[in-house]
Amino acid sequence: MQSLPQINASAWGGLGRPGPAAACPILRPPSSVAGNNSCFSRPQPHLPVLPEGNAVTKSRAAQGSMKALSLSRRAEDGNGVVTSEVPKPKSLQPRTTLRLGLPSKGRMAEDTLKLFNDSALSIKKPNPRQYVAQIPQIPALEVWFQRASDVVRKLRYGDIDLGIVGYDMFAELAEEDEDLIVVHDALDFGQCKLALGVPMTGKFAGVDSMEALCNMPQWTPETPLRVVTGYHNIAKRFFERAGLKNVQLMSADGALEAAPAMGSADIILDLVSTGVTLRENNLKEIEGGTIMQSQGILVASKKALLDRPGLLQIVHELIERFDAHLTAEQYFSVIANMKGTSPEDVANRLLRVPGLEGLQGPTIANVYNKNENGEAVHHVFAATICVTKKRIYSAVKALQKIGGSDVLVLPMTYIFNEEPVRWKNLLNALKLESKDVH
Ligand SMILES: Nc1ncnc2c1ncn2[C@@H]1O[C@H](COP(=O)(O)OP(=O)(O)OP(=O)(O)O)[C@@H](O)[C@H]1O
Ligand SMILES: O=P(O)(O)OC[C@H]1O[C@H](OP(=O)(O)OP(=O)(O)O)[C@H](O)[C@@H]1O
Repeated sequence: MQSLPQINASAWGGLGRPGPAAACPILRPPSSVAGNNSCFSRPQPHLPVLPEGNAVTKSRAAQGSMKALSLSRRAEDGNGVVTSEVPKPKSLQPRTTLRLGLPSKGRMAEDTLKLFNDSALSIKKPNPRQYVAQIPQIPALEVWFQRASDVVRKLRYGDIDLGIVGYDMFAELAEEDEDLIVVHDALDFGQCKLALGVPMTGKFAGVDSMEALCNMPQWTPETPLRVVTGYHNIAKRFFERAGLKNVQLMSADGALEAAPAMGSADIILDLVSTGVTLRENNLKEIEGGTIMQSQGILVASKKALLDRPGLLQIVHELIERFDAHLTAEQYFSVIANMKGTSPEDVANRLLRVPGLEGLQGPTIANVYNKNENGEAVHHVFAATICVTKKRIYSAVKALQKIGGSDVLVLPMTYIFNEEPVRWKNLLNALKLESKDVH
């Protein structure tokens, strides 16, 4: 997954109403900054830190906003506008519980629960209105249900130690937070991409690429390209990299696809999955207009992994269980009876056909039937192989061609490998060795 370069927030003019991930404080008047809690929950890691005790800090303190101010660092963007940022705690919160944040609603919530269920982990929620749950198989871990964007925020603030979110959300809200690490980058749900949606008609009729969009003469400081999106941080980095300066980012809480037709924006930047919503609203994708692919990921706080006893072992178990399930999902187990002079003879026939070699070669077993005296005698061989689901039909045909009969195709539940690559990568990133994890 790509990591996009940073952009100086001051290069951006005229931001609209902030969305879930908007750079909310940038163009707000100083008087609205310290008193607005929503701003405190939207860190701006790109902004420089001002020296303590600037005029705004003092005046807000005098108005009794001391508590909020003591939570904030002062920062100023290139326009001289003061903003605020919630500092990350320097040390871990003093708690003994280990916490995992999961999306509480929407498509991510359902898919996440399914993943746990498929990985033989049951999530027990005492009642639907409660936000905390338990996993009986991992009693040391508390589950906290949160909105997807809050999962990322709470990870950043140390309220939770692990979380499942879409990569898009992580990239928008936390990719530059060095404490956070993607532990599993492909949970195989929530697949979508973040892409520009450009009107099919009007002045955009012939615009089919980013290059063409950037070269349109219309975009000036007075008439910037108006982009409605909930992904302001990603959008800023993207347009900066594309070299398009005259852009105005705007926000909406939903139905972004309607904005160009309503005239409130020129184009949109939003998630696309099937592409139906874009099409139904007369919008198109353009070449170079896809910013990233996304799917569900498991994220962790490095600090928590290193310092909270038992957390790394839990992450190890989660990676193993998820990977065992996700790998098995891609395969069928196939068993076929085969005539032959020996196990090697049958194995040779299978190994010669691409797609019939199984994971590490076929297993060949004896199949017995009864003779006239009722005694078991060797009859044929049974070959067992794993076949990718995508190629199941061609594999069965190939098996039959080399003498396979009575072909059984069975679902696989788990494939546990020795040590998942993702676990090894995590240990490397944390500069740990397996022996360090008890
Ligand atoms: N059309 C889609 N197809 C597949 N995945 C999607 C799609 N739309 C969103 N997602 C994934 O689901 C995540 C959550 O999206 P969803 O729309 O359920 O929540 P949200 O509206 O952003 O959250 P909330 O309403 O809690 O603020 C997104 O961050 C993305 O990773
Ligand atoms: O390419 P498609 O398959 O049509 O999916 C894309 C749509 O899905 C998401 O919206 P969602 O359905 O989650 O509704 P929302 O606008 O309330 O977020 C996204 O914001 C797009 O509008």
